[in-house]
Amino acid sequence: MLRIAVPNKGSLSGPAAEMLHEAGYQQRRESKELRIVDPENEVEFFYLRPRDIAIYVSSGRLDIGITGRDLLIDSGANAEEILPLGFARSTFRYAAKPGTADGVADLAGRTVATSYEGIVAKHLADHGVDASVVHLDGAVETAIELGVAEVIADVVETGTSLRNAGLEVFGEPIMKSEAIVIRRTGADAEEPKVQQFLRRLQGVLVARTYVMMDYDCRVEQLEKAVALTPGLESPTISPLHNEGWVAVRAMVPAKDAQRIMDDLYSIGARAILTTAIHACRL
Ligand SMILES: Nc1ncnc2c1ncn2[C@@H]1O[C@H](COP(=O)(O)OP(=O)(O)OP(=O)(O)O)[C@@H](O)[C@H]1O
Ligand SMILES: O=P(O)(O)OC[C@H]1O[C@H](OP(=O)(O)OP(=O)(O)O)[C@H](O)[C@@H]1O
Ligand SMILES: [Mg+2]
Repeated sequence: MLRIAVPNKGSLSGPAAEMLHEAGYQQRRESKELRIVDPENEVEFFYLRPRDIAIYVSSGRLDIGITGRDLLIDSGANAEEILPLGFARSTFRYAAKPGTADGVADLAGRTVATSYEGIVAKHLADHGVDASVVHLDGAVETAIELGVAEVIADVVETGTSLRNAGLEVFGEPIMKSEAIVIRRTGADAEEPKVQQFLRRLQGVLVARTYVMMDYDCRVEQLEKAVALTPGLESPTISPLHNEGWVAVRAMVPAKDAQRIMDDLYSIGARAILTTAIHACRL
């Protein structure tokens, strides 16, 4: 039975459960459940604090986990990223009252408040900057107003929390994060159950980012049309009853679908349809 750690709270928990559900796995029915077994898929899910997941996975007691890239790096645990999942995207940045600092070099001798001490201490050390780091559990933006620190380092998504606190980011982003799948560093990469789990999640990612496109076009335009819709391997071309015409079928990135439909139309393609992909294995 594959043992998988899933975030039980916070920004990662809802989207992680949704993705697992879309991948065909049973998920807990109420938020107090700590573990569930999905016998049909031979998987056991453990609902854990996002911050603790890398530690459990690095111990080898759980096979894989879903967490944030920033949480993995902050933990310093002996675990590695094996698949990015595309949700809970954020950047990790320094921020302060406008005019306080322009870059990491200005932090020497100052105090930085953060919930991610591991990331900040390493970033300061990598830049040879000697600053103090104060650990806070959350609502870090308030630390400056209350005089606990002059600078914060925190997760930024829309920037609303910083604006509300009258703060501005400065310097280069410290890192970019998103939800990821992790396993113990050096664990068997070929383990079939792990591979099957990853294929299912990849199927969800593809189904979310691609659509299927079908259209008819004249044989003379086929090369141009195929250049617009190269598909993943290569498009399927089928003959039509009308000689001189073919039907083409290919997967295209959902975000480009409208532009591709316009371009196909302008080279003479007709009956252009897109349909959603619900699941797939590549
Ligand atoms: N506003 C946000 N947008 C996107 N990702 C976020 C946001 N806030 C936190 N994260 C991501 O969520 C993970 C942290 O999860 P965690 O549950 O510890 O904190 P949280 O989502 O802020 O929840 P809470 O503070 O309510 O406990 C990190 O990977 C972080 O990058
Ligand atoms: O850029 P934004 O869209 O505002 O998002 C970023 C904020 O979201 C998270 O806070 P959360 O609400 O989880 O509170 P916390 O600081 O107590 O963790 C994070 O810690 C930032 O404060
Ligand atoms: Mg938070």
